[in-house]
Amino acid sequence: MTARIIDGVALAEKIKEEVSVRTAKLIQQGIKPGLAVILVGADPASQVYVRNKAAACQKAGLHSIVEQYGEGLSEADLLARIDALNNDPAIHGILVQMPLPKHINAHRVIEAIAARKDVDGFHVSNAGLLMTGAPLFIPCTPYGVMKMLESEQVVIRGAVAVVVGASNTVGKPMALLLQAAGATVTICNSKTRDLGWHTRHADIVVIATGRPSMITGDMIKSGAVVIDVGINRGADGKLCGDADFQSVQQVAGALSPVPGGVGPMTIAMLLVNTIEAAERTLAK
Ligand SMILES: Nc1nc(=O)c2c([nH]1)NC[C@@H]1CN(c3ccc(C(=O)N[C@@H](CCC(=O)O)C(=O)O)cc3)C=[N+]21
Repeated sequence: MTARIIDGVALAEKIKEEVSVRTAKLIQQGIKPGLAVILVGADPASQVYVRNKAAACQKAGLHSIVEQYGEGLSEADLLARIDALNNDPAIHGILVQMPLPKHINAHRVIEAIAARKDVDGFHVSNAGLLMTGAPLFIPCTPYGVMKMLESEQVVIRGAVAVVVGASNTVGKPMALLLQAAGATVTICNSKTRDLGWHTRHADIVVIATGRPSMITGDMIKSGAVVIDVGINRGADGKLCGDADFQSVQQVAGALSPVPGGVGPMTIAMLLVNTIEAAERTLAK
């Protein structure tokens, strides 16, 4: 078998077109949806993502600002900026690019963002709302993965799903979303004993460990759907995921590539969350 390659770029384009339509409607009603992205430090990969986010906003007609600060920015100064953006009516979504420098407490920073503007869905109150089945913002990456599964018409109800990686940003919300959709979910991690035993039983495997070639074809059930959330930069400078593409492709029924899979979907869902935040201000 050769896996279908799930085209995240094409699906993201479709979603961003829908965002453009909703943006135009909002603008007619006097609201220009606005996203603020804060970047602290000069990590080159972060700069690329932030630039991609800003470009996607511009293209969809959203107002976007990028605030870039040096590595030495104090936590107090960052919290003061967040406070200002919380109170800025032109800004509906706030994203603080992770990771932050060591001297800044990321948890405190996330909690400082107003939950109604937390388009990443990282705030504890948004995590709690997702866990209890009444989400306000679904974290962009797992939200994008659900859209990819939907577009592939993957049956989630009754399926066995394995999520490899248990981060607050991807693995944990991913598991909750799959579970809410009716899957039986196992959360594994890079230390799981006999990881292949778990993944070989899965109809759906989502990998988010940050370790290249962590999952190989022999660990995948024939016909399973494999979603690769990893982004690793090889010594050759090329991006690769956490799955060994060559071997998984020969066994899986569908596989998301890196690049061109989950990454573009993450950005599309960020725009969806921002537009939803803006639409909510109208409803009141
Ligand atoms: N508060 C916060 N929210 C985030 O959503 C967040 C974050 N911090 N920190 C970093 C990660 C990573 N992330 C990506 C988004 C898009 C691509 C993406 O578009 N990737 C392209 C390739 C881009 C390239 O060429 O480097 C692709 O996979 O095809 C990748 C990674 C969002 N993150």
